Amino acid sequence: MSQTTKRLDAISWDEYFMGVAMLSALRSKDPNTQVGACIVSSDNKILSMGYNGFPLGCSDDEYPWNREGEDNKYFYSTHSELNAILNYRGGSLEGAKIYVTLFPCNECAKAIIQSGIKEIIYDDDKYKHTQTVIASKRMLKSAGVKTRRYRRTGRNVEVHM
Ligand SMILES: Nc1nc(=O)n([C@H]2C[C@H](O)[C@@H](COP(=O)(O)O)O2)cc1CO
Ligand SMILES: [Zn+2]
Repeated sequence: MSQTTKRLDAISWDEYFMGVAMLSALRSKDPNTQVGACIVSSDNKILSMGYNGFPLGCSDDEYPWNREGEDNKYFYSTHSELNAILNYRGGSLEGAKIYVTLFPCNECAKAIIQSGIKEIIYDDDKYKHTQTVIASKRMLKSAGVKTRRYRRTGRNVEVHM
């Protein structure tokens, strides 16, 4: 007989959106750090996604992925948060939230603030001691953008592809 009451173990909104950000990060070709972002409206609709990579037309096979040296990836890679903002073609992001697997840098913080995003939900904060993240947090605080760390639930989600 089929069950007549609702499932109780559906994933939560936070698990859903951070899950989408984590899945997006899997698209990144960066050998060292893969970051994913998912922008969500105030009524929980996904508006955009992004991951870190080189701009359109700049081949992953031709541009450098090394971190050091005169020519390196930092000149070319677009951060996941900026990609998610730029990927959105629907109009305003005023009042939206962004789920991101790594705390945004100062440059992305500027774009987040100026686009009208009002809340950041982040997972990792491995660069918290760097000046870019310290500057980022300073601006976000001044601009009234809320930040909260994603609380990991320990749930394992398996997807067979
Ligand atoms: N919030 C972020 N979003 C991002 O998309 N990134 C990207 C830029 C690089 O491609 C990579 C960082 O490389 P690494 O310095 O850990 O080898 O992650 C980095 C940060 C850190 O602030
Ligand atoms: Zn950034």
